[in-house]
Amino acid sequence: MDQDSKKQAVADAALAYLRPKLESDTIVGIGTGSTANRFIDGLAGLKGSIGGTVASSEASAERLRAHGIPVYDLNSVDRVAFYVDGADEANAQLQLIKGGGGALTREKIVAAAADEFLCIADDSKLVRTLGEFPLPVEVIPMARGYVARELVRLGGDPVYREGVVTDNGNIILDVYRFPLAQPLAMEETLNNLTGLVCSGLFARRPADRLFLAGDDGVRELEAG
Ligand SMILES: O=C[C@H](O)[C@H](O)[C@H](O)COP(=O)(O)O
Repeated sequence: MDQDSKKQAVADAALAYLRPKLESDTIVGIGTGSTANRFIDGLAGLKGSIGGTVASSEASAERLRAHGIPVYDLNSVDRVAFYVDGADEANAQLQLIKGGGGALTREKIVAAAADEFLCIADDSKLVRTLGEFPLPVEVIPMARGYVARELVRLGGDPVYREGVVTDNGNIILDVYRFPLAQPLAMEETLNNLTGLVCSGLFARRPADRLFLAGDDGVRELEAG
């Protein structure tokens, strides 16, 4: 299976998992990226069976609306039953690195608000230890130099993602060679860095279920 077919296969698997659980008032949180896009396209066939969606980026909101799928502001919904999104890396505990597409902050917010987080990815994303993929962090523009120096102090090698402004008006630093053997502790350390809005490390809120596509088909991994 090529990578595109794998993305399609996990999107289909997530839809098949959700279909019997959806009710007319169910709100589904929607991630960002090429795998999430496959899910959005498939969700179009179920748009009459759900209450609507909350999107983690302007790009996903636009794609959802183009399909005629209702998109709500997170503040206007009481409950997000599911959040479905891709990842850049996942470990066996279903802790993730996300943000390759720059949408990490809103993704983390919608994931935090959701009852159940379904991650969809191809098997190249499953790693023993997180950190081969450079960790994206969203930073307030005026804090760029300060935060970069702090990240170096923590053992990383931050690189400014040129020309990228997030949906929140901030910049992204991609941190190479970051020591992520203790993801929870590092996420907490990053959360305490002034000027750093959000890291792409999803350790405190890992996925609940990972649909992983390989050459032999899709398998499901559960947290814990
Ligand atoms: O900001 C982007 C997101 O975290 C994506 O979920 C992640 O980069 C994976 O994207 P893709 O499905 O395109 O590999």
